[in-house]
Amino acid sequence: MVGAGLLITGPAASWWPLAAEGDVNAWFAGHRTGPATAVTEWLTLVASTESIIGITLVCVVALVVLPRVPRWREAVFLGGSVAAQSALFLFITLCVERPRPDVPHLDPAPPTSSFPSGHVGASVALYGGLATLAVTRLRGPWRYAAAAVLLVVPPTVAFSRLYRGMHHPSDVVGGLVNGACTLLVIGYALLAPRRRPAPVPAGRESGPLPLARAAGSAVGGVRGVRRVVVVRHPLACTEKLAQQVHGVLVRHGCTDVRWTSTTAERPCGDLAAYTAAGRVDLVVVCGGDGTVRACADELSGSGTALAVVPCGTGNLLARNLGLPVKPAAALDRALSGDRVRIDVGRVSGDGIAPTRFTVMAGAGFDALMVRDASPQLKASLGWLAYVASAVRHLGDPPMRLSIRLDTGELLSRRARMVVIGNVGALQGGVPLLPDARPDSGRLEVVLLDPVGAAGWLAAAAHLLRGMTAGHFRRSGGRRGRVGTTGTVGMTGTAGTRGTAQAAGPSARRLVARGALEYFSAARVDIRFAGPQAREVDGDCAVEGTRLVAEVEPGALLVQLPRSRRSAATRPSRATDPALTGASETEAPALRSGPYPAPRIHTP
Ligand SMILES: Nc1ncnc2c1ncn2[C@@H]1O[C@H](COP(=O)(O)OP(=O)(O)OP(=O)(O)O)[C@@H](O)[C@H]1O
Repeated sequence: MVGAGLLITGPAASWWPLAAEGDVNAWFAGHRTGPATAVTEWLTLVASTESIIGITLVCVVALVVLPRVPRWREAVFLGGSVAAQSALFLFITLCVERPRPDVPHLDPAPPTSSFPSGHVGASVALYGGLATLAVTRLRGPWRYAAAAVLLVVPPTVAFSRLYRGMHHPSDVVGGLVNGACTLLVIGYALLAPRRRPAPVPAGRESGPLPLARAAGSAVGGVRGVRRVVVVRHPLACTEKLAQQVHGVLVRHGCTDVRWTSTTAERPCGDLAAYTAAGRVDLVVVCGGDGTVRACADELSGSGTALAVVPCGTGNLLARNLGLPVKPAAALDRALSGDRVRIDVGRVSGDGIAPTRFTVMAGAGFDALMVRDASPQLKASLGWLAYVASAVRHLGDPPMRLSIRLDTGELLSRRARMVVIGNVGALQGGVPLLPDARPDSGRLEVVLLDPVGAAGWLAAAAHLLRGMTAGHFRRSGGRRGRVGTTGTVGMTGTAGTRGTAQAAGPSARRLVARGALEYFSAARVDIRFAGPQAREVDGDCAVEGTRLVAEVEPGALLVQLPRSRRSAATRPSRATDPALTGASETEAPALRSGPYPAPRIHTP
């Protein structure tokens, strides 16, 4: 670009068509009209420095902060493209000196060189970036219409800069090239699909699955499993996917397979009837977090394992457990892996009959966003439906609440959102609850109470830092590693429960200028001053004034891909007193149940 600028202002200045550029500017200046001048003033405004910075910030913050929405790659892509384009623009204008066109200017002329056009470059980076995200990250045919509207902006800005006498034609071309090249490079680096490594054959260490193997699974995989029940959410799991699931099951030797479909009233279909009849070895859940939650509620405390085929909108449990994103691949890997025990939360409240959750339960902003997301928009837009819903609640007043952690004192707080989590990562690995892990025997709690724009930005920056660092801070200063397929919040060894307990309920953390406050407890009892929207694993519950959640350590058997470090080769914390510091006589109540004893959870 610098070379092109030096050429345009040097030897090539007298060549056609550069030599005719002055005539083009003079033609525009000679054909100005009142309405056209007003329109071009608006067009210039949409690409002004203030507009570009403001719109970029709003989009980046929305992509990062909104619960269930976050897309850090997309946020970095958009913010990075705009920033990189600006840096390049400034560098080029330092190297190339070109006076503005010799016609009356309708805007104040900044002291930068006329080559290239900053307005045009910035509008390509921002509006072109948004169009890229619309086409590549949204669903439904309308995304092309949205992209087309966004892509109209840069050429119209280019026209307005010519009309207003601010740039030569080659300047606006330079701006277009500058913005487009920046988008291409950053888009390729961040958004282009990466080739995945070939699946590792069963029996080898492959995945980032760090939980200890459960009792009764001395041999990995599901050979020997007799009866499988597949619970299928028909709206989330297409016929084609159902066939793929069937194929994967057959490949893994599961021949006695029964299918049951969910309905709005029966979110796990006929699963209860199958389990009551006995002889169910494995339940395969094809759906989102809501369907998994309903099945987990049914299976918790039993010896029947659950395998997740993530095909909902959020699929947060699958993401947190490090399952592949592709549903059939997730099942394939899981069936080649191990059975592990994970915690579930038991939640209740006024109007919420006791039930279990595997991901998060919450109230306030998060619940309102879930409640008001239109099902039609979810079907066509995916996660963006939550953005539309969230925007409506950004200005809602905060809730007044009191919270009791275990048997601790009652704490009074103000918050826009409270989330109690068994796992902690949102989409894109955003660590909403950085200390949460599904085998900790604890629940983590976060209160969000940002004050003004600075508070929102501080919260966003905090979450972004945690995400880009790729590490989760442990309550005792330990760090967990983010797994290669997105496992978050779990370390390569089993159980940090002792660490969390040592910290105790009083171990609370205030970060991001007080916008985020974290707690940890085995039991959380929250009372709201007035009725609040509540949600459990992404399904909304009736408004109410109470939310009580208690952890059930190791209550759910889950079939997961094999861990990077084979569980068979490492000592189990639960069975090795040297690791647990616990004696067999201190075994948890779950051990007396009719299913295999939890191996990683000790009191
Ligand atoms: N056949 C059906 N028709 C309509 N609603 C259904 C049907 N089956 C289940 N549901 C409802 O769907 C919800 C569960 O959906 P699920 O959470 O699995 O998918 P999702 O909302 O797209 O995904 P996620 O929770 O991962 O964002 C429950 O509220 C359940 O009542």
